[in-house]
Amino acid sequence: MTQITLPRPDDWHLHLRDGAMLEGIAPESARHFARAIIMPNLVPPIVTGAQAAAYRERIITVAGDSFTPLMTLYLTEDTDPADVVAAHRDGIITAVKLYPAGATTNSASGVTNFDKVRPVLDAMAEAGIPLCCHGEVTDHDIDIFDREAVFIDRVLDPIRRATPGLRVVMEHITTADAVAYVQSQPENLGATITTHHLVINRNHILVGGIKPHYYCLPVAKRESHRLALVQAATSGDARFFLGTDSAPHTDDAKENACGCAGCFTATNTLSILAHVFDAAGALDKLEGFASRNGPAFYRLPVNADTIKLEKTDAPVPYPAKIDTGAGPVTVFDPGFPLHWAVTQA
Ligand SMILES: NC(=O)N[C@@H](CC(=O)O)C(=O)O
Ligand SMILES: [Zn+2]
Ligand SMILES: [Zn+2]
Repeated sequence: MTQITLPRPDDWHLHLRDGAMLEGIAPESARHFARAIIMPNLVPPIVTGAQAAAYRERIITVAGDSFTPLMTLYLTEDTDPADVVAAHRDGIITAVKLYPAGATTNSASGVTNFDKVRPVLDAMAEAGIPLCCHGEVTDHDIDIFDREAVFIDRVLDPIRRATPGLRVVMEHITTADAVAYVQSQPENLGATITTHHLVINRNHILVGGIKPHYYCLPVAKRESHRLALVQAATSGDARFFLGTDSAPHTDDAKENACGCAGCFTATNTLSILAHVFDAAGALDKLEGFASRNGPAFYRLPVNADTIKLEKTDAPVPYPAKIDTGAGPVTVFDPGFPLHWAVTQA
């Protein structure tokens, strides 16, 4: 196959930030994607329906009408169940995001005592509002490479047993353990997989010198886990769908003695995904992963317009950096030339 036409894809996990960064990077997503689940981990975080509505307006101003931001609320121990339900009923929010306190970038206001958010989770189950999870424990005695697997046993499975009607998305899964857990559960559990976790393993970060632009959370694991992710993404199982977790940080924040976590993949994600699916002999599964499975989980229509990718002899050019008013942001380098170009979007 040398060309493929898909319903316009959506990104079910995206960081757009705010201010000059938002202005600089929003077009990178709006060019190819119709909708995205917008992460609420601003500083300070988006915790109320009113804040989500205002943030949505700021995004639409920059990204234009053809891109629909699907907003989320950042779950804290003080979140008011009534505000969540009202924001969802009024069409302001699509989901709620759980960050274990301290797990990742801008997560200080996240949850420590999961019993305290039980009333919110119960109200969400009742109203059919999905919970998106950053699935890592933060206990100091748990090795960073084990934090996702331990989260499933200690946090996620107990939450889902306590509130069985809750619809949950395990975000940016990185392990064979997460793949197996999702496969073992009913349809009310889904998982997003990022572009970069389909491409890199932990050697890419650490061998031959530390590569700050490959550092993200959850951190990439060993190769067997990456292969499990590729298998899940290309399997056709509708519980797995694209959430790029494209997470821009300026180069000075990444190339730093204490570098920020996050890979910026919005610009070249579709070319990379086509490469990965082509290499796996599964180009026919890209449509499900990028365009159909996410809407099915979120109970939204598949986009009516289309996007076309074509295989090219010459490598597809893309900028090494996006210059934003906040500073330059390095675009994820998959480490191989890309030969799938988006030719109609
Ligand atoms: N993925 C990351 O490494 N970073 C994200 C936060 C997140 O999604 O955990 C960010 O906001 O920069
Ligand atoms: Zn996260
Ligand atoms: Zn993220």
